[in-house]
Amino acid sequence: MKVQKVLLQSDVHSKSDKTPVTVADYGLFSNSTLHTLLSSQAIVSFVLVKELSTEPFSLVAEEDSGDLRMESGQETLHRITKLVNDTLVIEESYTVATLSSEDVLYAIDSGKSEGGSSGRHWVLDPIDGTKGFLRGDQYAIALALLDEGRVVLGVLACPNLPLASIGTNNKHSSEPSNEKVGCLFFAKVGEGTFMHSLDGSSPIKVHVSDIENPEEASFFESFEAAHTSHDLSSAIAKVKLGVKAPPIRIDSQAKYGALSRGDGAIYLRLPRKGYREKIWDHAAGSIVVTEAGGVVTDVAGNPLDFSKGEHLDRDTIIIVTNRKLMPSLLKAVRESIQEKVSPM
Ligand SMILES: Nc1ncnc2c1ncn2[C@@H]1O[C@H](COP(=O)(O)O)[C@@H](OP(=O)(O)O)[C@H]1O
Ligand SMILES: [Mg+2]
Ligand SMILES: [Mg+2]
Ligand SMILES: [Mg+2]
Repeated sequence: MKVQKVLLQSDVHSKSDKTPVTVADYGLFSNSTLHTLLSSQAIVSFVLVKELSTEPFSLVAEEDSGDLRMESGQETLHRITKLVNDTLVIEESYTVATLSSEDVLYAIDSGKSEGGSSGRHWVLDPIDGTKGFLRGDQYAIALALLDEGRVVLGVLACPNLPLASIGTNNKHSSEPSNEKVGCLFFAKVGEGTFMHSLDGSSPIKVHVSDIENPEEASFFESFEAAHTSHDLSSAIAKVKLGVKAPPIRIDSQAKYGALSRGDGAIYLRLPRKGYREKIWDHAAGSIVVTEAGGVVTDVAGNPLDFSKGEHLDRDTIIIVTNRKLMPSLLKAVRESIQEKVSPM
């Protein structure tokens, strides 16, 4: 949050589309982003190892230390080490000793497990929605626990997500947006999904929307058109289902969080051909939604399979909604895909 604030105050955002303006700005942006995601991975990994010292530890995480071990990476490593220590200072129980650069490298590279169908594996996306982070929009820190290939626990921190609904039905765009932001969702298998503010309000139980009529539903999708087909989702939602509201396009698993509390009723992810989704992009989000009463499936109607290592199957379409809307949504997705493949 600190780095994003500095980034946004650095005045390198172009006014109109919130993207960096010059080549030098891109340098600043990608460096700051690298610091943030590696620091986040180091902190979460360090804390997990410390808390779970009595059991075997396996972590599947998105990032690795990469060039940090080389001569050219020393300045970056130094800054990341400082960022990690400055952050851990806030949490008194972890300030026993200052972490060295070696400790930080070790923590980052503890995330090298491949996961799989046996035993327990933690799954971490230290910054999900990197593009959103850069733009000053939505991003998430997503942590899940797999047990025998099944997600049994999920935590989703969404530092920029308003505590109030972001659904199109509840939004009055003319009102100034001085809403409070920063939500944390957590779900444990069989125990429901809870949300509290990042600064620590008491948790409230959340539920997915109970909308039955698709015309009243609003739907989420990726902000980035490279991550999902906006055309296909609009064909499905508007044409097949009669959804009236425009799509809510936001980055990261904040979509799962928002859906779990009923801000919108549908989330569609239609990746381009050949793409294999990573488990850390969906593990935490999926249990947050299912424990809130929702359903997360592929196009065959099966739950996502997190037991095959780092990836889901190639060409996995992800469909998220409540139980009542799922049958008509599945039908609409299948029909639209059919029509796309074999146009009349
Ligand atoms: N071509 C592609 N298709 C689908 N997802 C992609 C993609 N390229 C990258 N992604 C993933 O989409 C994630 C962001 O999802 P969303 O679009 O919902 O914000 C990225 O997570 P990271 O930002 O953690 O790398 C990345 O893993
Ligand atoms: Mg991600
Ligand atoms: Mg990431
Ligand atoms: Mg990434």
